[in-house]
Amino acid sequence: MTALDSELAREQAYLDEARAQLARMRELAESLDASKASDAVSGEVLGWVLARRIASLQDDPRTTLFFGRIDVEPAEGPAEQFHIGRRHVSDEAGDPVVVDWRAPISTAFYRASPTEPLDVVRRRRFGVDRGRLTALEDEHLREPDAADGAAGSILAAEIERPRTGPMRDIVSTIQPEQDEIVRSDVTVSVCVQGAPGTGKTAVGLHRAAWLLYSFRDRLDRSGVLVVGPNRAFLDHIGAVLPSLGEVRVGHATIETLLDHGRVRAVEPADVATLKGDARLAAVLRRAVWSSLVRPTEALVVPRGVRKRRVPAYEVAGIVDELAARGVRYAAARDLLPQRLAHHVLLEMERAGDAPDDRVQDAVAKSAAVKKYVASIWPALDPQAVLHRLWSDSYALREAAGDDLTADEQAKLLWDKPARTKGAARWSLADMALLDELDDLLRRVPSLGHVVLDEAQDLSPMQLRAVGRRASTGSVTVLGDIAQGTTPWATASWEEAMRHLGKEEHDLVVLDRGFRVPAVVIEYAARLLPVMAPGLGAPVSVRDNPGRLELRPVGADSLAAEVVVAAQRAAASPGSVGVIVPDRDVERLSAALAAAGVEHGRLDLEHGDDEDHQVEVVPASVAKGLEFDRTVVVEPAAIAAAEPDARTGLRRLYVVLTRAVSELTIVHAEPLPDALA
Ligand SMILES: Nc1ncnc2c1ncn2[C@@H]1O[C@H](COP(=O)(O)OP(=O)(O)OP(=O)(O)O)[C@@H](O)[C@H]1O
Repeated sequence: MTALDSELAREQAYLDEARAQLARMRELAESLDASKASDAVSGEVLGWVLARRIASLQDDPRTTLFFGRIDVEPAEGPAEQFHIGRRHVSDEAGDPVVVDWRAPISTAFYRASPTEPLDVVRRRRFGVDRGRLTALEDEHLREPDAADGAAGSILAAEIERPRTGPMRDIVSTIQPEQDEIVRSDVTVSVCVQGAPGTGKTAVGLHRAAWLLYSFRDRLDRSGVLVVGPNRAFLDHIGAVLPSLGEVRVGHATIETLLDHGRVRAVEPADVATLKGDARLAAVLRRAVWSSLVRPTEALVVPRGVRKRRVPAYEVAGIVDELAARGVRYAAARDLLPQRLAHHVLLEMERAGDAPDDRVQDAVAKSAAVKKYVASIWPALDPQAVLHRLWSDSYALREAAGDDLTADEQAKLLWDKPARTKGAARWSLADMALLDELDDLLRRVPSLGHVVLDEAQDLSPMQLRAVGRRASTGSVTVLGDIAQGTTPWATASWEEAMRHLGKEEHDLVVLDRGFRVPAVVIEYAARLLPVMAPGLGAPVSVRDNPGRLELRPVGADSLAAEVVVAAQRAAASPGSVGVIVPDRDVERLSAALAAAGVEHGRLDLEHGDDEDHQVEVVPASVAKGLEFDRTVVVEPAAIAAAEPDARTGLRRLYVVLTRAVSELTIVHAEPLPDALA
């Protein structure tokens, strides 16, 4: 037995002991009896807490309880060892056997470096296979030859481990620059610009888990939300937080978040871009507040045989005061009846009556006051306001002020106005405007934290909509300007963060590439100078350079060659993505089926599952996904499907950067010049 073997055996024994301690903790929790609580309600709450605790103490035999260890030798105090894992385990005495990766002590595991050892003398990482320790890798941080920032073989093995199904967590190998983002304080909004595969999504999800652990009470109440581009993407990432023990995080797409009606219209890019412009916020604000009608007649309230009056100028004063208070339109309207009733009361007192609060209530609820309020402060709903703006050129001109040119107004008006708001054919861009209106009427409640992925694709109005859901909380914004594929994609993070209402933020650039191997990233990076000048390619951290193969073929044999490439890619374990121009999905899927290549088909609504090794992926759905090996079909057609050349090349860049190990390009048309 080598020294390494015996060390591994010792660690395995420690793991067995940790498992026994976890079982003990679980048995203890199971033995507690919720029915002993003092009353039924506390019993129910206690029962619920216990059930959650027992569930959290389940041992998953497929993983280990720890993936790393640090040996710490502080200048003062005793030397100690800590095993780091996905959850905390303690012994009978309450001493830690395994510490949670999110606990403050674990920071050193992720951040210690030879230049800043943080009292760590040794960092150990474990290789794991089906719940057993199979390898260990030690870094001695005080030794002069310890390299800074090197990607060890366990990191490489972790990345290259064949994948099927959804994305995995990266707790065992979070890198120092990633850890700094993960552990940013709950009050700090962070914006991460990172090239493909630099771990943005992984970092955002781990940040959510860390925040929930570190600020549990606060965030349990206010909530944490992850926003991603589409359902397929959410399916891809959906297992990460549950695997970290966090099931309380909501996941949404922009469509599900801004669900103010059915999207039934697709509009030209220039109209959608204009509707997404931040100037629309001022237009909508004006449309809402200009609904107020200057009172010209007194409020008259019959009380018995008398009539009480509040003169118009006095009502105007009340209205002005409410409108100036910064309260939302509908919320201020709710206050108006009591304000008016109060003035009626004052008038009664002046006349010698002695009315009490009940009289004020009765007046506020009277038909006369209701009718009067409706005449000067009309009730609004978002759909009615937007329906009017898009149908009525006069209303739009009034609301537009100096913010929109006549041409722009003409562009926004419907050619054939819907007769009623119910019949309106709303577009996706309208949803963000309806959300803005909703918030102008009544404040949309804020969550504690929002993680926004692929943020570069959102319009200013969509960013505002996400931002208002974090108005009193913070955000983690993840994206890559070079992967912006919407006509309204953001060109600057400063600007995007301003639309989100987070001018104060930390901007971090991630540039070490984990997913994409060197030959593939270098090839894809040829597109950068053309479609995102100024942005650099990531530097691949992987020793394995990967494999890139170009297969020019005749147009007649394209489908057959795609089948061959897919079969070859599927010959070894791991996921395969056949990424094709959207128009070719049917045809190529049929060719694969005819050749007996079993596969799934992704679309915006359906993500990868564990049922299929091979997935056919429309180019428009590939963003954010990854596969061990990809076959990319007809790059020129993928680029040509977009409305302009720049967006086409950006789409292609996204598609070319989905591979973890191998990229095969099959094409009959010449490749775009930028790739040649
Ligand atoms: N520290 C790490 N250890 C192990 N794997 C990592 C690490 N960081 C990132 N990865 C892996 O690299 C891959 C890419 O990560 P991720 O999807 O988060 O990148 P991204 O920056 O969001 O990419 P894209 O912009 O292409 O969507 C994932 O498989 C992720 O698990």
